[in-house]
Amino acid sequence: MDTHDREPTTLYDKIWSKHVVYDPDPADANTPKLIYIDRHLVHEVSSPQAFDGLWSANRSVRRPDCTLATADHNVPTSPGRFTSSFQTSEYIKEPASRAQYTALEKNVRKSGIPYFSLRDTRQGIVHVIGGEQGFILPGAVAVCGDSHTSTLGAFGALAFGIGTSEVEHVLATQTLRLRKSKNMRILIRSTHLPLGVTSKDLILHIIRTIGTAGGTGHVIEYAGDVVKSLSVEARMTMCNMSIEAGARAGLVAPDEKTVEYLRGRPFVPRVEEGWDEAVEYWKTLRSDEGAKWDKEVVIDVEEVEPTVTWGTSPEDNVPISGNVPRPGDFLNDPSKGEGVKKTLEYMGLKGGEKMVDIKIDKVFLGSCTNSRIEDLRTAAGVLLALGAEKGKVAEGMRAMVVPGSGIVKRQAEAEGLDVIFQRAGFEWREPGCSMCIGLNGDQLSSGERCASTSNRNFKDRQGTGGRTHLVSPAMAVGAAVTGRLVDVRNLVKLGKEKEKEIIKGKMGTDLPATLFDDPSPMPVDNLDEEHFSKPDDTSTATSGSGSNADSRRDSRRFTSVHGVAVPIRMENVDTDMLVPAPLLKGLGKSGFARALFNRFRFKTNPDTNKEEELDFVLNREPFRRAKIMICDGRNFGCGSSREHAVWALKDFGITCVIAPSFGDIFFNNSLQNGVLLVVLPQFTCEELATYAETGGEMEVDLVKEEIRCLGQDKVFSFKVDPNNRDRLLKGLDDIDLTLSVEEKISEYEARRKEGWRWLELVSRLDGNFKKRVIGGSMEW
Ligand SMILES: CC(C)[C@H](C(=O)O)[C@@H](O)C(=O)O
Ligand code: SF4
Repeated sequence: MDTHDREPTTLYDKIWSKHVVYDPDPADANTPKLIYIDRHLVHEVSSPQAFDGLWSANRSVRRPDCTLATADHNVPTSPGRFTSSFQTSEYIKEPASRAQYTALEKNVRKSGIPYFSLRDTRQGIVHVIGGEQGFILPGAVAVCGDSHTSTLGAFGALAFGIGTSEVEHVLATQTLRLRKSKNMRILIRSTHLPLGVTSKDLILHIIRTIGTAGGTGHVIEYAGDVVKSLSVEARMTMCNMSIEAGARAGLVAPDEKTVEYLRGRPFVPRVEEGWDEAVEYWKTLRSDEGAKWDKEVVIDVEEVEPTVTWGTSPEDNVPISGNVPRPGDFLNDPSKGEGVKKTLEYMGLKGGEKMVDIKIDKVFLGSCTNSRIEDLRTAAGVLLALGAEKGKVAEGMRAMVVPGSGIVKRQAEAEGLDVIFQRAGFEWREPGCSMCIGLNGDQLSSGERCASTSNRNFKDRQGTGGRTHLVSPAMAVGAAVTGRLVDVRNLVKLGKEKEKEIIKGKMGTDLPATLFDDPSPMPVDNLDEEHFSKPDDTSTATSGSGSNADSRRDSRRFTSVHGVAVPIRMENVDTDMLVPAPLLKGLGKSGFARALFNRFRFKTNPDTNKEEELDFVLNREPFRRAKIMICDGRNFGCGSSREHAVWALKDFGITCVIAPSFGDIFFNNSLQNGVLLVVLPQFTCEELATYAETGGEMEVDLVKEEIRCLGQDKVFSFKVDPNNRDRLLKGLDDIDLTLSVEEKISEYEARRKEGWRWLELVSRLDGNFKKRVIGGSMEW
């Protein structure tokens, strides 16, 4: 494949252009292109409906060898995975979680996709294992039905989250129909981070600076000497939270650190499989001098302190030396002030309070943001620096460490970190998403306050009424031992020294060669047959994914809608608000009407409580029968990739949403399901929302691209991208469209095999990785 580009281009441009399988309209950069997907990670929450769709259309998985599956969101983190009497039904007690887990096992077995079950040491959070296994390589395009796939951009890959319909598309075709995002660069000035400041603090600071919609529509490249100075794992933490900055993906150009990190990992090519060629190619992966950026932001690192959130959006953060803002600080933006007031009520905080005065009840050290070995070393180093007496979890505090994968856990245990944590009073758990999202029951109780190393502090995210403060691992330890938020900068320095001692003393600083050897046996061969013979009765599987082409087309078609419009007067309506996590556990696409805005519509626990919150607009007449939703705040549908948010809107009866801007993944998910999204300027949305409040009816006509408010002469025009308009009017199925050019995919695959043979060789799951030494030293 040609590596010489004519004019200066960005890293993203380069990766993109090398993956175009088919371009239906080369003259128009805006039309969707068919893009090859090199790597596909799959987990249990976002895949059941995709497999269901695949099977019901009699299709198979095109490239099981380029796909890797594991279960992470629903799995308990309690001990007991590796006992001889293990039974899935005993270990995963919660029926809906078990149903998703067993559905995944059934689907990987049927498709032949490599899979790490929870009895495999290699299991872990999908974004952690993607890097750890060397499954994601520089220059590759990688996807997963999960928003934090952006984590893997740290390897110089184009890695991004997709919805369930797109998961089905990738399973069936190994491609996606994509419109190119814009290029954004975040240049971080200076040479290194100030002492005690980590990449977690830096990314929180960036999100505060650019806002949670700052990267919308863009792929962010992080650049500058500071980024080069960061370890690959620290880069993963930054790229992870690109989605919290609204971006489609975040990436860092690969360098010698990337290559050293990858060397020897299980899925990485061996010398005879093209390692040297691969490295030669990776060296070309950088943005050219003079490349054009659609947006550029410069960050001065001297200003960054350990950073902590105070509110319910990742942008609600301040330096640890700062104070909780007061609603009155936003006099020039009264609606923001009102929002801050509500947030502070939820968070149980007073405006003006010092951050260091905030008391903490629980500490969660884990998640795809900060659960890798370096995170655990830093945290253990801080504990050691505090000494045996002070380095103890505060009285009444519950603190847990949930390693990102079984390999991280194993490595930490080999280094003695588990002993350090447990001696200090931390719980030492099995890997999984755990309290980041609380799907497995690891949750906060109402009113509990948590210092969490995760990435989302949304209302109710870690448990109904739970209060989350996002922090770095070092800050999490500070909170655990003092019982409040605390500035740990001085301790980090001492901790770093201790950390070096631990590692040297135990096993040397290199990646232990034996780490990946002799994992526990692959369970695909000895699965509990009970899963397959007796389908779990909690399964809500329906034929929603379509039993025939006509009904599929009808469910995707949109021409016009006429009816009541419900006004939603909020900014940053994230998909956790649209459908809370506990309601993601179904196996079908229907039955989500109650899930929509569930935590706003129903009191307390969404699983059990039926009592309506009568103040909430969707519970008032005539909005109970709304067909259109009008939001006058930016960034509707940001956050998680859960397509359930769109299924819930549809099930409720809403097929059109109007807002000033939308989250990228939500936008695509809506299109896939025949839900029209109309983008209009904020003042127009405000005008429409004010009209909607009167209960008046409205018509949204996609044919004429017009909105008419009944009884008013005024007509509002809008524009939908012609391609999307055509798809919606005709109810076109992307998979059918793609399969009609199947020969282009085969041609691309043949070229890829020829030019990038190192990308082909990923089928190495013989269950017993041997120590492999790759190449000699490399000239960069
Ligand atoms: C369940 C999954 C679709 C979701 C995501 O896309 O992010 C989850 O990982 C989350 O963090 O909310
Ligand atoms: S953000 Fe949390 S729930 Fe989502 S993948 Fe990461 S660890 Fe899992």
